[in-house]
Amino acid sequence: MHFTKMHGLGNDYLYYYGELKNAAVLSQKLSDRHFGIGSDGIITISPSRTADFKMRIFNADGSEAMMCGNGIRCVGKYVFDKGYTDRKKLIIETLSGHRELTLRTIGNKVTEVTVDMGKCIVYKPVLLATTYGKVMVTPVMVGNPHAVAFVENITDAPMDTMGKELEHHPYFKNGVNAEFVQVIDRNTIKMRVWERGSGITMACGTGACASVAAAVRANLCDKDQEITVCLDGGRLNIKVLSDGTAMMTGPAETICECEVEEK
Ligand SMILES: N[C@H](CCC[C@H](N)C(=O)O)C(=O)O
Repeated sequence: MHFTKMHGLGNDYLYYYGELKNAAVLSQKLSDRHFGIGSDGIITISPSRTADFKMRIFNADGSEAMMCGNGIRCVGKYVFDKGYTDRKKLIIETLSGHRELTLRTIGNKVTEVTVDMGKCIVYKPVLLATTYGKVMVTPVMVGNPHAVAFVENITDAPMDTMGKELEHHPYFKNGVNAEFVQVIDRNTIKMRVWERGSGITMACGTGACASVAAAVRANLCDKDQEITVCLDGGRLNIKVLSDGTAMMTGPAETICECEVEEK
């Protein structure tokens, strides 16, 4: 079974062209960083009846998610670099709807992708009780669920305690991705994330959009402006428009090709 390991700012997935009937189990197995290849999950790419291609994403715990920001940029790179298309404007079908990609290349390889991530739905902030104390979060839907908490200093963000507990907090019946955000200025934030189904990752594209949308709603950042989101794995540029649409621009990289023995 052939996989291509790719990453967006260190948020790494195993990409497979075609449908995988046992994707959930395979994601659990192959994501293991010792007994598997090591990744934050699996992403499958296949033809679509309604778009150029279709993607599905499975977290490291085998759960299927609706959307993946870093992943969809790599999907654009995958289909262009491997010759499935020569177009630089693509529509990708996801479980949370169609997303439009604009690919940028150097030579015949994609290096950077801009994605119309659709509308971010920002809800009223809510004070949640956790084992580690109360925390005010702003729920944001970016096709998948996020809980954004603003902190004074990102280096003190309680990732392994509060972040881990928020993932399965009863307030979010389907679980949630938890982001901790330090606002640097009106055009710059720092963000760390505990992802639903994968734990702490180096970056989260949908989470970066959710974080900017929450900061704009709180009047901490400016809408219609490029906001730099500084993540463990690098920087994303996010612009949230007046209608709530988030535009995300960032890199996509291929690490290696992998052959997995079918047992
Ligand atoms: N863990 C997420 C899916 C991956 C999202 C993230 N890796 C991104 O880049 O958006 C969820 O369960 O909703």
